[in-house]
Amino acid sequence: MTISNAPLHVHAGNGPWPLHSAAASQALERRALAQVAPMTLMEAAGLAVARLALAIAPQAGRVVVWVGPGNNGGDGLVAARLLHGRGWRVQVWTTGDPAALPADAHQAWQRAQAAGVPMAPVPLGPEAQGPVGFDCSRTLHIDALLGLGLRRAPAGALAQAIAQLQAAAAGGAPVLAIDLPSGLHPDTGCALGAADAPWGGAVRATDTLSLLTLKPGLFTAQGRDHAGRVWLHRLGVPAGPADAVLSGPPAWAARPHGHHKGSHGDVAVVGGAPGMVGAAWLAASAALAAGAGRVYCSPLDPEAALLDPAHPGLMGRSAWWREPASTLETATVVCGCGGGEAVQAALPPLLAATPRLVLDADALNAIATAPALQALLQARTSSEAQTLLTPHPLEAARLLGCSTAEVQADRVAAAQALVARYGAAVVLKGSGSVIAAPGALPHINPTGNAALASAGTGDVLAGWVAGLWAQAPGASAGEVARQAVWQHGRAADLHEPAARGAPLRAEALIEVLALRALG
Ligand SMILES: NC(=O)C1=CN([C@@H]2O[C@H](COP(=O)(O)OP(=O)(O)OC[C@H]3O[C@@H](n4cnc5c(N)ncnc54)[C@H](O)[C@@H]3O)[C@@H](O)[C@H]2O)[C@@H](O)CC1
Ligand SMILES: [K+]
Repeated sequence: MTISNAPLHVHAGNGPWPLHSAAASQALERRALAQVAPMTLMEAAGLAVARLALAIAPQAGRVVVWVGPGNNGGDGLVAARLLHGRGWRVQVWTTGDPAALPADAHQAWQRAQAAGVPMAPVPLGPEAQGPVGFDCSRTLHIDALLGLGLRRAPAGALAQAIAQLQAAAAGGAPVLAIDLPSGLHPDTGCALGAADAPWGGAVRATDTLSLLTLKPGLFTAQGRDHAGRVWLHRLGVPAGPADAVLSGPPAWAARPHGHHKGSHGDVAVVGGAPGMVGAAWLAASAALAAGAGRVYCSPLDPEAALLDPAHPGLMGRSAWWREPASTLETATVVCGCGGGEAVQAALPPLLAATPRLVLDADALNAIATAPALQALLQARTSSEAQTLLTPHPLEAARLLGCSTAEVQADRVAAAQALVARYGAAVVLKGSGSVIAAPGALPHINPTGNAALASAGTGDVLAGWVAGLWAQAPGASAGEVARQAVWQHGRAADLHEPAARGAPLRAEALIEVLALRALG
C-alpha cells in the first residue's frame, strides 16, 4: 500500500484554521466529485484513514470498522480493504442493507467483498453485550457510521453501534472517527442522540480525521469532548472560502525601551457590589498583569476598602464613573464583575462616554432587562466607541430573550445574533468560546479546559482583555478578544496536566497569564 500526503494535526498552537459548515463542505465535495472519476475521492479518503490508523495504532493489527448507511461508510469500507490487504485482522459491521448504500459506497462494499474482508450486519440485542469484534483493548475501532449527512438523532442499529463504540472507548480502545464522530452535528457541535443516551448518543473518538474541510462542530459545544485529536486531510482539494475560523496563537507585542507606564493605557474596573467586591479586584489585577499602565478599581459597595493589600499596585477610586468626561474618554473600562444591581447606576455614563468598554456578568444582566440601557449600547455603534460583551450561555440567553438550551444548540449563530442585535463584539464563553464581531468571520477558540470552570475566571478574562486593549487602543474589540481568549485558555491548558483536573483558582490563573509563557 503506497500512502502519501500525511494528514495535518490541528491543534491550538498551529492555527488559525479555516472552518467550513456542512453546507460549504458539501458544496466543495460536489464540485470536487464532478471533476474526478467515480471512486477517486473515496479511495483517497479511505487511504488517508488507513494511513492514520497505521500511525496512531501501529501495533494494533486488529480493526473493527463500523459502517453506516452513507458515503462515510464508504470511506470506512475502503480503509477496511486496505488494512486487510496490509495483513491486519479486520471485521466490518454494517448497520444497514449494503444494497441500499449510495453508488460510491456500494462500490467500496463490493471491492471489500471481492478482497475477502469479513463483513456482517452488526450484532444487535443480547448477543451484543460488551464491545463486539476482537475482545482486546488494543483493537482499533474505525467509526464510519455517519458523517456530514447526519440529519437527526441516530436510532436503532446506528444508536446501538454508537453505544458499542462508546463501550470500546471506555475500555481504552483507540477510536478513529472518519470526518466527524458519528452523532455529532457538523455545524453546532451538539450530540444529536437521544437525550438520555450516554454522552448524548454520539461517538467519543480518540482521533478524528476530518476530510476536505474542518467543521466548526468539532471545536465547540460538545465537539471537543467527542473529537479527541483532530486531523485534516484535504484529499488534494483546495479549500473554498471559510465560514468561520479556528483561532491561532497571537503574537506578543514587545515593549519599546523608551516606554513608561503612561504609554500603556489606563483601565478602570467598575463592579463589586456588597459581597462580591473580590470580583472587581480580580479583574483589576488581571488588567495589571496584562500590562496596562495604570489600573483603577471602583467597587460598587460603598463600604468597600479602596486598597487591596494583596495588590498595592492597583488604585481604588470611589464611583469612578462620576469622573469628568475627559477621564472617562481616555480609559478602557470593564463593567460587571460582581456588580449586582448596583451596576445599573454606573452604566449610563460609561455607555455614553467610554471609547472601549468590556461588559461582563451583571452589566449584561442589567442591559438584558433595561430597554434604555440597550438603546445606549446600540447607540455606541454610531460613534467610534467599541464594545465587547463577554456572556456565558445563560447571560447570552437573557440578552437574546431565549433559553440557554437554544443558545447552546447553535453557539456560533447565537454569538452572531448578539452582534446583529447590539452592534458589539461578543465572546460567548464555554467549551470552544465563540468570538463574533461586526464585519468579521466568527472565530472559535481552541484553548482552555474544564479547569476554568471555577469562580472568578470570567472576571480575570474581562480584566485581561481590557489590559491588552488599553495598550492597543487602535485594535478592534474582536481582535483583542480573540487574543485574550486564546491566552486565557492556554494558561489553563498549561496548568491542567500538572493539576490533574483540579480547578484553576482565579488568582493562580492570573499568575500563569502574567508569566506570558503561553506560546
Ligand atoms: N462521495 C465521496 O466520494 C466522498 C464522501 N466523503 C464522505 O462522505 C460523507 C458524507 O456522505 P453522505 O452525504 O452519504 O452522509 P453520511 O455518510 O453521513 O450518511 C448519510 C446517510 O445517513 C442517513 N442518515 C443521516 N442521519 C441519520 C440518522 N440519524 N439515522 C439514520 N440514518 C441517517 C441519511 O439519510 C443518508 O442516507 C462525508 O462525511 C465523508 O466521510 C468524503 O470522504 C469525500 C469523498
Ligand atoms: K463518522
